[in-house]
Amino acid sequence: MVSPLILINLKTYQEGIGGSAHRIATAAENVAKESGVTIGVAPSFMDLRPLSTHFSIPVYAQHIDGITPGAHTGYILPEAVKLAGAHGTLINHSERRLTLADIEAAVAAAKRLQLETVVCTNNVATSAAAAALAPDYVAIEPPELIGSGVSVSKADPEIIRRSVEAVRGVRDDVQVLTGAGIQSGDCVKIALDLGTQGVLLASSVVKADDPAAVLRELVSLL
Ligand SMILES: O=C[C@H](O)COP(=O)(O)O
Repeated sequence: MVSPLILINLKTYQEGIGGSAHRIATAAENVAKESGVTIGVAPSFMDLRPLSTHFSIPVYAQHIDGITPGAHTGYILPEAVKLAGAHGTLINHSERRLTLADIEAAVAAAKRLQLETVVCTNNVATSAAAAALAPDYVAIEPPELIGSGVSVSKADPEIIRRSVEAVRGVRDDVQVLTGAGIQSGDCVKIALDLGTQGVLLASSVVKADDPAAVLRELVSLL
């Protein structure tokens, strides 16, 4: 059985580079050590290298483009993310949507570099489609609940259950995460009881005065 994953997406909540990412990563590393739960962070690209150097928790990119080195201006090169020390990457987050062809290319590039892949999806059908690309994780997040403070685990457990079923129907080696409004140990426990392997979250930890306290609550029922 794979250990549950709590993946914190720092999005662009931080003002300036370094400070708040370092604060959240410190909290994540401390709570991961205390609890034995795997806690990862997905900072801005500029923070990948400092975090991967200073912390032992897994660090994820928020996006990659399915390109190879060459003439691509303004793209995120998977090789650069790997060199910056990333353990894995989000792909197709709701706030960074891609076409199916782009998702396939990004997953292929990540696999080539042995970057763990977390493909985000917005409904049951896209979860099944994403699973067919054989990422490590599919992360189902109803867009209307993202950043809402209303937990997907409580407001829409059915989408989690049906996504797990849809992914399992395509491949049994793809793990499922869920996210949107996750804020308590209860939310995490419900998500795991519905067959997921963990949660993808942002605001409850990133906007907290005491991120370590929120993380301790999140892992409290595991
Ligand atoms: O990547 C994280 C998700 O979009 C969830 O964000 P949230 O926890 O602020 O709802």
